[in-house]
Amino acid sequence: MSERITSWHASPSKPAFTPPPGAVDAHCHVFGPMAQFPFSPKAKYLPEDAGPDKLFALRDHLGFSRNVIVQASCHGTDNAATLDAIAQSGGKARGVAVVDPAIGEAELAALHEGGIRGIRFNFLKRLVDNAPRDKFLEVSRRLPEGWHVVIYFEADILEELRPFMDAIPVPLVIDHMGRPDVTQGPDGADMKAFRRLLDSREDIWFKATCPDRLDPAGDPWNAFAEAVAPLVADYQDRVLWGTDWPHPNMQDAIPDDGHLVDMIPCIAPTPELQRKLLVANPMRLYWPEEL
Ligand SMILES: O=C(O)/C=C(\CC(=O)C(=O)O)C(=O)O
Repeated sequence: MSERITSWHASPSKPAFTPPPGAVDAHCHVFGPMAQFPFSPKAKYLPEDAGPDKLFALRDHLGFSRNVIVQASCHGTDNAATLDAIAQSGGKARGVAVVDPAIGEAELAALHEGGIRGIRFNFLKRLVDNAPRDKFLEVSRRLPEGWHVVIYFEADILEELRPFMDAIPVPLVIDHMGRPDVTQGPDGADMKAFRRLLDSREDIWFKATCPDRLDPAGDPWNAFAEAVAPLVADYQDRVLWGTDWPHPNMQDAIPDDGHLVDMIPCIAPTPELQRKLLVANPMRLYWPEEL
């Protein structure tokens, strides 16, 4: 792997939708800068630099106030780039780390001090070499107070992961709704299975994110809106939203971030739903001390 990839829009449009004051982009990443924060030798993609300066400029351009920065697989379990971005945000960012499950208490405490509030377990084979459930479970039992676990998986392994997820003793946040086939519609098999998961525990949250990854028809992502809007309405107190910038691995279908923001009223049509999705819910998970 030698060629570095650009997966984000060079000049995203200004959205027509204005997010409510205090809106949180609750799923985004930073890449590098590589000279300061080298990528993992196990990285499955090698991106161009997309550091905090670019991320915070996009936040302001889109009308958002805060970010939740999720450690991307290209940085492995070295969270230095994520922590640096959080430190540079002036309190406007918090994060989700990826850790070696053997991590010690002192290191977990240092991550908390650096603004981390959860850890991510990634089950996508194209992104990680292995995902040891027994070790993930063990570390999930000794997280700092108030933390949660973020899980990224595809719809075809949802059922198989159920016993693992059931055993996690802290709140769960499911990335991109577990990647349902949105072309099946709101009552399709994938959405039904995902609803069963949400109904099994009240502390399972999800991100209504990534129309660009989930809707093969592309922008304006109508199938995504049709399938996801009922889910947002029915589980409105545990849904989050994020840009997914800089859109890892999306170099062949780079979304316009302004258009992604303009999807928000399509999945959350009322001001009350928008306030929950963009402010109230992410604040409860990431800045609870401010409530
Ligand atoms: O950014 C995302 O949420 C999705 C990713 C990348 C990713 O998760 C990672 O690199 O850690 C994907 O589907 O390639």
